Amino acid sequence: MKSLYSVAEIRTIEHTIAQSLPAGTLMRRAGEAAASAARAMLAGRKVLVLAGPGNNGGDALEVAANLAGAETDLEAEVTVLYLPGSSAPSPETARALARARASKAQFVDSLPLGRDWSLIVDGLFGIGLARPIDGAMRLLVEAINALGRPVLALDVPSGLDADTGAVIGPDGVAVQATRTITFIGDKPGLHTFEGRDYAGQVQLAPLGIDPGQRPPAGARLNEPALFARHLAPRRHNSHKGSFGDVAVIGGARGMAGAPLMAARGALFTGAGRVFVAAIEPAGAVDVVQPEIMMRDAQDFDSGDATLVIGPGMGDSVTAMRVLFKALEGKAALVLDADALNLIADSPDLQGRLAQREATAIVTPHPLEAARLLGVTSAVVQGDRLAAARELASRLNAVVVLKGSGTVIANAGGAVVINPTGNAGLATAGSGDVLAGICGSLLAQGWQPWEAAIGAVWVHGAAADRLVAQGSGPIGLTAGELPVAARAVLNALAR
Ligand SMILES: NC(=O)C1=CN([C@@H]2O[C@H](COP(=O)(O)OP(=O)(O)OC[C@H]3O[C@@H](n4cnc5c(N)ncnc54)[C@H](O)[C@@H]3O)[C@@H](O)[C@H]2O)[C@@H](O)CC1
Ligand SMILES: Nc1ncnc2c1ncn2[C@@H]1O[C@H](COP(=O)(O)OP(=O)(O)O)[C@@H](O)[C@H]1O
Ligand SMILES: [K+]
Repeated sequence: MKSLYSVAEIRTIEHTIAQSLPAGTLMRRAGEAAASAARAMLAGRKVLVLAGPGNNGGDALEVAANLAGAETDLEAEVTVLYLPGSSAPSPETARALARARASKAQFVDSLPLGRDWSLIVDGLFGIGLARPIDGAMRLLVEAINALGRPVLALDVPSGLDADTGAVIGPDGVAVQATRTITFIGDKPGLHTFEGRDYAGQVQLAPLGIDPGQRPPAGARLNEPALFARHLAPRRHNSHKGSFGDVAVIGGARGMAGAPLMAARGALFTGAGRVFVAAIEPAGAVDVVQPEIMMRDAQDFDSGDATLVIGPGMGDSVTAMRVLFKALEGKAALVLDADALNLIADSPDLQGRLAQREATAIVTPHPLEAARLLGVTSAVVQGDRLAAARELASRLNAVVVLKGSGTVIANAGGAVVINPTGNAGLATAGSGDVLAGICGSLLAQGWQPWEAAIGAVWVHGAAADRLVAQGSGPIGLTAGELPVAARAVLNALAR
């Protein structure tokens, strides 16, 4: 299980473990693990080590000592820029400083100009960053980023909030890392919002603390093991009724494509029968995908179908009526797009959703989530985990808060961050496809929680597959996702 620990949880683990280990053990181990990560990245000799005032700086000084120590056969030329704070360093950091000073590392007072660094080690700040990086330190971070050299960040890229993935700001700066080696436990902020861009590749160094010594984490990274129980191979003796019906309700005037995208998402991930019930019927058949059955939302009887409501649905009276009826009914539900905007405007509908017996899946992007919570999208993005948790608890639903590092939360407080997907998904219609996949998995009998995390994983992996084939991220279209999602899901089921 890929646990993600908050800063508070890491501090608790550190506190407990430190009592059973000789002082400075964890920092020494962090320095050793990070030095091997640095060696693995090194394609030249010149290493710049940035060491800040706290224990993150201590880790960096350990790395400098390890890379430039007499015992090493690697001829790295290590330069250390150490920026102590106004208070004395911790005893561990003081020891690391003495080790680094005794090594062959050269200490400097400012960023040396004109050197072609093979690697920069970022040990300015870790989980102790308490306020935005400003003054000379800010200029240093900007100068480092402008160099565009490989950067190994220690624990967290300096400037990034390890809990939220936000650059601590307003208008803050953070070190742009190529790779982040993170200590003791992985952290949510490295995998969502701005975190994926700043952290680069994330590597975990548990520092000898085995999982048994760590309490359960508040969040985890999505992986197929979390929904594997639903990935059974299909029985020979099955028929289309075995895999459920999905009805997508949406498609106001000018928005006919949105429900079709969702319907294709459902069809290509295995739903038995797929309908589109259009608010404004645009045609009797989808000529590209004639398997999809076209209906008029006005008089559509959805029977036992799983409903995906909202893609391109608009806010007409018909839209409102259909949504109301669905919330009243017992069908499994996925609520997306305009359905969420209508619900955001109506405390009555919110109450009905929260009181439903069958848990619905809601798939807001940050602005839709902001409307539902009555805040701005900047507030949602500033703490995506908290926003998803709060929405899940208010709506009593499984919430899929979309965007880079999609966050999935349920009313029981479980939180998962999705690692698949890429910026190719930042294109119109990709959210509709996701809603359709959610509906498809629900219709095939998956539980709402697993349907949501499974759909998000498959949807992102489909985009990754397309990028690997050269069909993105630039110019990837939502219409390509269903076929790729089919390949991903079949590979998982095999
Ligand atoms: N948790 C643990 O058990 C371990 C922690 N280690 C390292 O220790 C780090 C945490 O150390 P600290 O708690 O000392 O925190 P940091 O080293 O992240 O930073 C705290 C220091 O920076 C100052 N500071 C905070 N924000 C600032 C700002 N914007 N401008 C200027 N100064 C600022 C604080 O006053 C303090 O001196 C971890 O990220 C990790 O790298 C490792 O040694 C391994 C073990
Ligand atoms: N930069 C990105 N990285 C990863 N996933 C992304 C990114 N941008 C968008 N996505 C994903 O693409 C989908 C977009 O959905 P949405 O915002 O509803 O758009 P639309 O309604 O136009 O389809 C979501 O699944 C979202 O998580
Ligand atoms: K750092």
